Amino acid sequence: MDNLLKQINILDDLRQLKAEDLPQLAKELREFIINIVATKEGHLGASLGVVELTIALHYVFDTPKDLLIWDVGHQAYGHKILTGRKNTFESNRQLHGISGFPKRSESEYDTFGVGHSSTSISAALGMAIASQLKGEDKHHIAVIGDASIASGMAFEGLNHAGVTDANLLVVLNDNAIGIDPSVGALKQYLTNVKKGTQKQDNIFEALNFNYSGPIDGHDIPLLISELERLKTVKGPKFLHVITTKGKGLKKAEEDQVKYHAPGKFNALTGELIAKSNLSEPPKYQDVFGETIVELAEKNEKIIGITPAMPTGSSLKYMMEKFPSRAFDVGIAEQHAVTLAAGMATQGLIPFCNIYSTFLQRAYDQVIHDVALQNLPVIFCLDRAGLVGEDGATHHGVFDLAYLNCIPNLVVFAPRDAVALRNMMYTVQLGIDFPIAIRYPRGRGNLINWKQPFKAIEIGKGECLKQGKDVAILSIGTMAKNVEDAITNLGVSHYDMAFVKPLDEALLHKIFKTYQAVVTIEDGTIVGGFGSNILAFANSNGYKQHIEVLGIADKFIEHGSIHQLQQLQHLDSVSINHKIEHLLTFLNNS
Ligand SMILES: Cc1ncc(C[n+]2csc(CCOP(=O)(O)OP(=O)(O)O)c2C)c(N)n1
Ligand SMILES: CC(=O)[C@@H](O)[C@H](O)COP(=O)(O)O
Ligand SMILES: [Mg+2]
Repeated sequence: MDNLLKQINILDDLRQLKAEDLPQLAKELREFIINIVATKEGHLGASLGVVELTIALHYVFDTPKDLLIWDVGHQAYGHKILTGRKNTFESNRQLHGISGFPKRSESEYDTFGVGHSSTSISAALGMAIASQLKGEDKHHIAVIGDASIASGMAFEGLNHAGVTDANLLVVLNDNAIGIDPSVGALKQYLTNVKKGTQKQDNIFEALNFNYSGPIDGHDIPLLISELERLKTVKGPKFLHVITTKGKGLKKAEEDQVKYHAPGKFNALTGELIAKSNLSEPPKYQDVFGETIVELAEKNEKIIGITPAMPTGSSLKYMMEKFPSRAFDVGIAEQHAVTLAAGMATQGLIPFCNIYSTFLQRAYDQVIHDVALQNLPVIFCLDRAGLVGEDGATHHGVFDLAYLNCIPNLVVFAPRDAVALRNMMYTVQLGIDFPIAIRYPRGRGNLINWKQPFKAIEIGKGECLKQGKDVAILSIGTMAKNVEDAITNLGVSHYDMAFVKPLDEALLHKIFKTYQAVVTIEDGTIVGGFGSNILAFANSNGYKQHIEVLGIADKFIEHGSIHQLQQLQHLDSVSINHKIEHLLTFLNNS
């Protein structure tokens, strides 16, 4: 048989194929994804699991006229390849390459930009209502995973859709796992449905959806006939499909957590290509994960909470050691925050670990449930700053700005792994305010795990290097870039550590000493640390030259963290040039 995938450049080519050829196409598409992700990296298991579903959906529905909306979008590689991006797929997630998620500006087939989960039902319903109002005859299909449908937002969408007559099909891609195994009562319910042992009425029928399934999501003829049938059914419909995450690559099926996004691997065997980790510093997530266990051993009030990221946050170490005190609550950031608030009212010490970007989901809970009541919740915000290849949807660059304006909240960014450990130690000694501790993706510095903890004074900055003329004030791990940038420049460097409260005593000293001040943060310039320093200088009448370095007021695309830092002039070479120019300017003025 000819190579079928080779013949597909536009979707019409797919629709010309005979239905009996589609399993062969599925095989080729799977191999294509495996071969490229093996070397270029990215999300793997989810896309492998929906190869047949992807083909069937595009075969049956008239996309892009009919609107197909992927939830999260990490499973949409097959969709991208079939809809005109086969030849650019090599550039997936790389600087100036295509995005790892559906993106409206990239293709008319990408009907809705995604990356954060559980938005597909609301977005599809919005489109379906718009079609009705415009008198258009279209189908609207949301494809959502079993972990994503358990999120509050997905339920809000179902709740609304069930009282409309919108032409909406929700396809539940049930593989019983998110990044980590799915959790909660809904997971138990779906398992019972699959085993035929559920006693209760069908939840989705109870919400007025026309429910069908569960069906085998790898059986293309079955998928096609069911989708064809559902095309003729009016109103909200629900199709429950069962798939295997990682389907078609044995290793990925066997270790679905690891192969969610495995890094480089051997495309034939699936074997991971081990990175040499000889004396590599630990990842920040592991510094958090190991430290919380260490502290929890001595302090039984400590609780760990993660919304669906036990592996990514490394809270899994605590979940293994203290299962009754560490909770994976599923994709439920809002619930995670308010759960922590409730625990704090009862004297527990909740460490609520959320990726910086996903805390955006729970902004009101941070303000209304935590800060307003001044509850001592400890937010550990992982993946703060630029995260790299996940791109604009995932960069944790807004947190300093969005937390900055919340009363009572202390905002701290450790400059290294030791500072992260020491702050975690400090806060569990007892605080009477909420605190956000934000740290980046990736590795920091080598640490001596036996070094005794040292309490950190809240609101105190520190001079790291004494020089003259210019004071550089950094926040968090930008300290390292500054350190590398200024080795020969003779300027001063301060780790201000706290965005809030500012170390005003230290700032007065600095403004009385130096001709110019430069602030550096890996967060948005608008509303962040630098703007706090500008406001401080203004309200105290300091007239020094101040430069604010940080993330520009635009969405930052995908690329390696280093490439993106270069583009934002936050890498050590750019900082070095900046300070050299500033010194020249000061000397000439
Ligand atoms: C709001 C939000 N929280 C967390 C994540 C991180 N995340 C990405 S994929 C995923 C699991 C999704 O599981 P599921 O919906 O079952 O899809 P599958 O990977 O199984 O295809 C999670 C937790 C996210 N993208 N958005
Ligand atoms: C799609 C998604 O949201 C996650 O898979 C995310 O890519 C995880 O990021 P980390 O790789 O930083 O854990
Ligand atoms: Mg799943």
